[in-house]
Amino acid sequence: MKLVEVTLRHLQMEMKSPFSTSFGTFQTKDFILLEARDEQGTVGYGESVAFSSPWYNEETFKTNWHMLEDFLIPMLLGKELQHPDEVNQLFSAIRKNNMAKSTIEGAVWDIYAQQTNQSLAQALGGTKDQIDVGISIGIQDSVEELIEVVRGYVEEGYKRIKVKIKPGWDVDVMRRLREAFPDVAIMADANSAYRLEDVELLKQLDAFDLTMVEQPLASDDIIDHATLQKQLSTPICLDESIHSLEDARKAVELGSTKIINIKIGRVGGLTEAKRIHDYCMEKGIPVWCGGMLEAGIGRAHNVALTTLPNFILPGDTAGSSRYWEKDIITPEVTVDHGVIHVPQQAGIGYAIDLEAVEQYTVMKKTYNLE
Ligand SMILES: O=C(O)CCC(=O)C1=CC=C[C@@H](O)[C@@H]1C(=O)O
Ligand SMILES: [Mg+2]
Repeated sequence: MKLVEVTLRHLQMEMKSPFSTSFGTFQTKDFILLEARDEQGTVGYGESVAFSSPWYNEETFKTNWHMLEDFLIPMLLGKELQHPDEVNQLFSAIRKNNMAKSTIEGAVWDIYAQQTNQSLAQALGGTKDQIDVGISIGIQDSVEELIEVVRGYVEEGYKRIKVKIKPGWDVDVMRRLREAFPDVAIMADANSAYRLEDVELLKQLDAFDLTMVEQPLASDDIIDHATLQKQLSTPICLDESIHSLEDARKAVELGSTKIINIKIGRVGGLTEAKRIHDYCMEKGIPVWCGGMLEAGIGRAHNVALTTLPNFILPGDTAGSSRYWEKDIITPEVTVDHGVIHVPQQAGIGYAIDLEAVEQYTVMKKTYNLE
C-alpha cells in the first residue's frame, strides 16, 4: 500500500441541537475530512475530531491542518506500507498532535481493510456483529428538561445515559435523575471541572449507584485521580488524561482509574487504541468508546473499534440522526433499541455521501507525489 494522493477538506456542519459541557456550548462543527488514495486507486477516509478551539485538548482544526499539510502527509506520501501499524511507528518521531495523526492513520486502516477484503472491524480483530451503545447528553437549561431528554433516550433503548456535571450542577441533579430512573445505567462526565479539594462533594455521588464518574480532575492528571479513587466507591473513568498506552499503564498501575474511555483521535489512531484495549483486557480494566460529536466517517471508525472484545461497556456512539440533519455517509449510523448492527462489507462499511460532503465543504486542497 502506497498513498499517492491526499485531499483535505474543511467541512462545516450544524448540530441539530447545541451540546453544552462544563467547558462551554458547541453548535457548529468545523473539521477536516481526509481522503487518501493509494497507487491501486483504493480510497480511504479519515476524520479529524479536533474542535475549532482548544477546550477539550491543545489541538484545533487549524493545528491539525498545519500538521497534516506540513508534516504528516509528506511523511506518508509515496511511502511503501505493509500494514497500518507502521504509521504509528513512523509518526512516533512527531511529538503529540494525536488527533492530526489519527486523521490520516484512519484512512490508511480503511484502505488496508478494503485491500485485504475485510471489514475494518475484522481488520482490527473485532469479534462482535452488533454493539451496545449509550448516549451522552449535554448540560440542559433545567433538571426538569434534562429528565425529559433522558426519558426520550431511555425509551429509545439506549443502554447507558451519560450526563455532564460541573460545580453547581452535580449532586442535586444526579439525585433527581436517579429518583426518576432507578434502574437505568447512568454515568457522569465532569470534564475536569473539579479539584481534589472537592472530594467531600464528589463522595456524595456514591449514593446514586453511577456506573462511573468520568474525568473529575485535571485533564493532564493521573496522581490526584489515584488519591481520589481511594476515597470514592464510584469507579473513576479517565478520558482526557489518557493519550497513549503508556498513560494507560501508569494510570492502571497507580489505581487512578477502573475504566478507560478510549477515543481514537485522543490516543493517535486505531493502532494505539487497539494496544490500550489489549492492555486493559489483560489487566481486567473494561473500556468503552467515547465520542467527539463525530460525523459519519469518525462514527464508522468508532463502531468498528467497539467490536473488540473488551469494549464491554456501552459507548457514546449514538446514531447519526442524533447530531445531524444529514450525515456525510450512506447509510447513516442507526441505533436499533440501543444496538448498532456492525457492517460486514470490506472497509468501514458505509459509503461516503459525496453530495453531502460537497454541500458542507468550505474549501479543499489536494496533495500528491511531486
Ligand atoms: O460524541 C458524543 O456524543 C459524546 C460527546 C461527549 O460526551 C464529549 C465530547 C467531547 C468532549 C466532552 O464534552 C465529552 C467527553 O468528554 O466525552
Ligand atoms: Mg469525557
